[in-house]
Amino acid sequence: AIYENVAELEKLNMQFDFIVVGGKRDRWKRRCKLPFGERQTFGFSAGSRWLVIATPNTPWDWNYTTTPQVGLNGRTVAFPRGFVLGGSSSVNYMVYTRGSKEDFDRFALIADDERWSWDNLIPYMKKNEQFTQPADHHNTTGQFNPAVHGFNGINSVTLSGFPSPIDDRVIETTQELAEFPFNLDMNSGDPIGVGWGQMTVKDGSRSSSATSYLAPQFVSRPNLHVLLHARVTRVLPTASNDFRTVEFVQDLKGKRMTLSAKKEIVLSAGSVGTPTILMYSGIGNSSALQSLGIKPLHNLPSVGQNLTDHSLLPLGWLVDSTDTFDTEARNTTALWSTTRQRISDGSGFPTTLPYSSASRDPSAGPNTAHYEHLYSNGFLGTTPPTGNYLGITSAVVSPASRGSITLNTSDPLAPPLINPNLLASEFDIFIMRYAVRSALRFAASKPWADYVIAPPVGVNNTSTDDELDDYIRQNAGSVFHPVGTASVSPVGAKFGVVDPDLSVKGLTGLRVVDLSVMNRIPAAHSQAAAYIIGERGADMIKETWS
Ligand SMILES: Cc1cc2nc3c(=O)[nH]c(=O)nc-3n(C[C@H](O)[C@H](O)[C@H](O)COP(=O)(O)OP(=O)(O)OC[C@H]3O[C@@H](n4cnc5c(N)ncnc54)[C@H](O)[C@@H]3O)c2cc1C
Repeated sequence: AIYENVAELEKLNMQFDFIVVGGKRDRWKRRCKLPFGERQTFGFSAGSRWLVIATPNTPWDWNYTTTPQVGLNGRTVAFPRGFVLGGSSSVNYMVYTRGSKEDFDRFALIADDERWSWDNLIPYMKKNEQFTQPADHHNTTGQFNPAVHGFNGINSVTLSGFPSPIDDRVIETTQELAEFPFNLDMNSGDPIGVGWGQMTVKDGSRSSSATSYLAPQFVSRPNLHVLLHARVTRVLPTASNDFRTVEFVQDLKGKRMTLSAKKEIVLSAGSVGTPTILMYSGIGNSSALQSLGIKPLHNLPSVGQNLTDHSLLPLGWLVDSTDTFDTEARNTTALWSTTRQRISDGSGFPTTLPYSSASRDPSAGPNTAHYEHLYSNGFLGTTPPTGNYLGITSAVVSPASRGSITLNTSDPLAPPLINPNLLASEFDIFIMRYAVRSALRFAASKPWADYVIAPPVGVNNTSTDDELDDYIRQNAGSVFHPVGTASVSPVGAKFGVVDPDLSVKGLTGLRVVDLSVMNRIPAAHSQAAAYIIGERGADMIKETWS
């Protein structure tokens, strides 16, 4: 059931086995709701009860802003996070991309745990996914590869059900330029190329963790209790090095309350929320916490470090058409298809360029993209007052830059300092520059000759590196894919925040199950990875308590 006020819960006089912080997914909630026999199969006691704590659901955004970004000429940029049941999956752009096989194999390598390899995660991808017909029920043959998808999962993924006037030209470009090979399915583990976009949509509506994992049939289960409007301030020790209590408020000026779990607290508050809660709880870099007046309880210097995000630059080419979304509500995100590209195939970059050594390449391997293009039938940035546009938005998807989430006060209701350090590394600006030039080549190719009228203002074929860099640093922002602030590392490692089973290092009763655990960012939009971690983490919890 869903509760607005903790008093309603207190009346039930219940004890909870698990408390999940962050209104999100998850499979494990389903399991404990299965009929008694099956529940026994999964090893939960008949009395298992679950509580999901969610933030207030209006307004829908935490309204964060980054710190001044060195790589963006000192600008600060918006850093939205979903302030709603379903978290950012309820507010995101719905693009569904998993990343490369190499992305997850590297994750497993760094974690020193094969459970995180691509091959071992495929069952969880399929468990999450319910590939459905697009809204217009068009023939999808040749637009995706059914063999790599799940059809019986819970979260709907589909192809666009709304044909776009630029579709044919994009596909034609894949036949025209070797730089943009056609890729039947970018979710096969081998994402390089241009193909049809997939998105988390069902029958034309958003499919999020709230509409899927927290759908009425699951929320109505008798042992799942969802408390809304509950902001967790800290996790508290129940005994030395054992954290099974959450402290929270329902009113920013109200009293702090606590709830304890018999088995575990699961932090699913995301790459900003999770490290913030840990640090306010005294779990982090002890000397930094002490200097803020926070009593250090457990020294884990990696908490909040290694923040990694994708940077993004929308560009618009003026076109000879009125049939674009610019003329409608200008915030539509009619993403059509995407391309992921490497600078060169196989062996790294041209040797005349800096960062030519493969060992300095931050991408996960030769089949992992450095950058992405999003083609849209309209400009994805702030639309100019007049004109219709072909949008090509570039993103650096294997960045070298690293930032951090830190605190500057001991008040757990204060926002953290968010520094994704976008485009701080020379490597990342080099990739963004390359991606922009690649977009110029794309739009200058034959299929666009009778369509594109002019290149983006400020960016063209004769732009020098310095001019492009200036333009990029002045106009780029974030794709809102933060990961890595509570990273997985091997058992016994001196770095990292959680062990490969996602339990917080050196503590009992506390696990992290969200994107903050990804030690490297996948070269993809991040929600698929969040679902994969949710599904895999759920089984790890089950394994612990069977
Ligand atoms: C505007 C936007 C567009 C995006 N577009 C795409 C896209 O097209 N495709 C894609 O794949 N990805 C996209 N993403 C990213 C994707 O949605 C996220 O990577 C994913 O949802 C992260 O999941 P998470 O569970 O780690 O964190 P989140 O989804 O952020 O969930 C964290 C939850 O915890 C709650 N929480 C945080 N702190 C507390 C606290 N102290 N107490 C209680 N609750 C708390 C939050 O309110 C939220 O409900 C987008 C993100 C944004 C913001």
